[in-house]
Parts: sequence; structure tokens; C-alpha cells
Amino acid sequence: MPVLTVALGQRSYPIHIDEQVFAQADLLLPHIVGRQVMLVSNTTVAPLYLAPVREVLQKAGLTVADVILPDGEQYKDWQHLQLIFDALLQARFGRKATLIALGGGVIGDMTGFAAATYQRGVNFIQIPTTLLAQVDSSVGGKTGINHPLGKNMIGAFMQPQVVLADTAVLRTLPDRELSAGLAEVIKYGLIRDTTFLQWLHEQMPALMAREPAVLAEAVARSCQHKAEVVAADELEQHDVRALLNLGHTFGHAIETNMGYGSWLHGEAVAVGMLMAADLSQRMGWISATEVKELRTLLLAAGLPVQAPVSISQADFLTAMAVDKKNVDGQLRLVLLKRVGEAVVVDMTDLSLVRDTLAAAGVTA
Ligand SMILES: NC(=O)c1ccc[n+]([C@@H]2O[C@H](COP(=O)([O-])OP(=O)(O)OC[C@H]3O[C@@H](n4cnc5c(N)ncnc54)[C@H](O)[C@@H]3O)[C@@H](O)[C@H]2O)c1
Ligand SMILES: O=C(O)C(=O)C[C@@H](O)[C@H](O)[C@H](O)COP(=O)(O)O
Ligand SMILES: [Zn+2]
Repeated sequence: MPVLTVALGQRSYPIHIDEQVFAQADLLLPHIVGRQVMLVSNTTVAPLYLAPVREVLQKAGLTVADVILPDGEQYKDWQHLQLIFDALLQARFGRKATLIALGGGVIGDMTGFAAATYQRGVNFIQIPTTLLAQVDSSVGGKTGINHPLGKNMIGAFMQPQVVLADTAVLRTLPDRELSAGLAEVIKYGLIRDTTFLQWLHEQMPALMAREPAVLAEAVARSCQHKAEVVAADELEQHDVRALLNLGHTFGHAIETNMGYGSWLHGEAVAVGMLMAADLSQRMGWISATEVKELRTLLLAAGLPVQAPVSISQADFLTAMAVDKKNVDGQLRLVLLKRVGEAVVVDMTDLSLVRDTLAAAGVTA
């Protein structure tokens, strides 16, 4: 069983990746500090996986309550965050309470933000149940909610106590969600590991067929990348962690403009990464062949490669103008200096960005 570590001094924590770890007492219980545990899940995941987790906690004599949120990115907002606080207060939970996020990235981001802010901060645990959450969102401590004008605009950095990534639960994941997770997996190859990228080209059919060993390897290699980047730049202050944002400035613009939940995060990131690659080619850094190879890989992963037709260039640029990487109103994008090496670039001239948008069929 691979056990990785996110090395952050006193805030270090393990990531357990294996089958049947999501409700394993010896992995879960040592990370619960008080006697009160709030399980946070959604209407899809709770019926599938909540009972075994509750049972383990109750058997240990803990007080367990739950809050089951509606399912979807459109509910990653203030109103539904408030439901977590309501449940915590109604159950009289205090500062020693532990929150457990059982679900995908939406549940993880919201639970983490609730933990960061409830009574000024309580512990939380990530049990990610989507591929995307296992390879990316459950690790690294970015938590938060969306604003109608921008993705993840309200939030906090808050590291979990432990991540239990159970690859067996991926069996019930819909195909579209598997593909969305693969977008973030491909991202790691593009920004920092050409060997992994080559492996992904070769193993994509096995990943799409959910071959357990191959899927588990993709999760472990992705988590290793994420853990290293987060350990190097936890709070995204040194343009290291920002590289994990490849494709996200375009992608978040798609999600915001299309209405949260219409495009999956991973789908928007896939198209965004292709746009970033196109722009990198325009900068003279990567070749047309490399852009084409990325397109082929995204298609093999069942991901979209075409921007939505209903968004204009102005819509894109408006959403991109509030991106969190921007400094003093200056657009900053993650591009590829070469395949396997990403950089943050100040886009002082927007003409190439417009060219990329136009080439993707986005109307002026
Ligand atoms: N914090 C971070 O570092 C980070 C990183 C990447 C993405 N994100 C955020 O994560 C969110 C996307 O996460 P996501 O892709 O997991 O989406 P999600 O949380 O909406 O989950 C996707 C769907 O799969 C369902 N589901 C979850 N686990 C399942 C299972 N095992 N079987 C069957 N169905 C299951 C969910 O109910 C949902 O319908 C976005 O809000 C994105 O911004 C955050
Ligand atoms: O962990 C990070 O850092 C990332 O950028 C990972 C991204 O995949 C993720 O979508 C993240 O939530 C985006 O962060 P944001 O700061 O652009 O909202
Ligand atoms: Zn992402």
C-alpha cells in the first residue's frame, strides 16, 4: 500500500492509497482529536459509502453527526456552506470536533473551508471518492467556494490531518467523471514529468478500462507530484505551486461563463490546457506536433478539446481578469516552456491570447 507524505513540518500528513482504506479504523481513528465527528457528504456519495465510515467511528465510541449536501458544483457556494455550520452548531460541536469530507472535490473544498473557519479552525480529514479528488483536490489544503464572478474566489489554505484515497470506490464513478480526473493527471506530466506523460500515452486504454493496478499507479504518481509541489510552495507564494494551475485560467473562465456544473472542472481544464499549449506554441516554446500529441491524449482520455461556442473572447477575458494569479491587474498565465516544464508568464500583450482564443473558435 503506498503511503505518501505531504511534508509540511508540523502540518505534515499521510496520504494512504489502496483498496478498502476509506473506512479503515487504524488509518482513521488516530487522526481524530476530540470525541465529535461531522461527516460531510452529498446525496450521491452518502448512500454508497457513508455507513461504513459512520460505523467505524461509532464503534470507537465517538459522537457522529452528518450533513448531506445536494450534489453539484452549483452548490459550492455560501448558502450550502452555511448548512455545514448549521449542522455543527445544532449538534453543539466545539473546537475539538473533526470534520470528514466524504466525496469529490466539491465536498472536499467545502468541508475544508468549513473546517478552516468554524470556531476559527477545527481539524478535518479527506476521504476523496472521485479520481480528481484523489489525484488533486484532497491534497494540498486549497479549500473554498465559488463566487458567481469567479471560481474558488472565497477560501482558505487548510491542510487535512490525513487523506484516505480508496481506489476501490472509483468503480462506481461515472465515465465522464473518470475522464475529468484524468485531465488533472495529464497536467502533472505536462508541467513536470515527461516520463509520466509518455506512460500516460501508453496506459490510457488501461486507465479508461479502469485496470486497478494502473489506476492506482496513476493516483500514486499524481499525489507524489502534488505533495512535492505543495511542500515546496504551500501558500502559492513563489510561482511554484502556481504551475499546478496550467490550463486553469482558461478553464475557470469556461466554468464561470457556462454556469457552474455545466462543464466539469476537469473538462474545462482539458480545453484550458490545450489553449495554454497553443499559446506556448505561439510563444515559440513548443511545437505544433507537441500540441497535436496533447490533443490526441486528451481525446483518448475521453475529454473535450473544443471550447464552448457560446462564450465570446470578451467573456473569457473578463473572467480571466479576476484570476488569483494576477498581480495588480496584470494577467499571468501558466504556459509550457517545453513539454514537462511549466512557467508563469506575465501577459503584458494580450494579442497572442486573443489569437489562441480565435484559433479555438472563440468569437471576438
Ligand atoms: N482544492 C484543490 O486543490 C482542487 C483541485 C482540483 C479541483 N478542485 C475542485 O474540485 C471540484 C471538482 O471535483 P470533482 O471532479 O471530484 O467533482 P465532484 O465533487 O462534483 O464529484 C463529481 C461527481 O461524482 C460523484 N461521485 C463522487 N464520488 C463518487 C463515487 N465514488 N461513485 C459515484 N459517484 C461519485 C459526485 O457526487 C459528483 O456527482 C471543483 O470544484 C474544483 O474546483 C479543487
Ligand atoms: O492545488 C493547486 O494549487 C491547484 O492549482 C490545483 C488545481 O487543480 C485546482 O483546480 C485548484 O483548486 C485551483 O486553484 P485556484 O487557486 O486557481 O482556485
Ligand atoms: Zn484543477
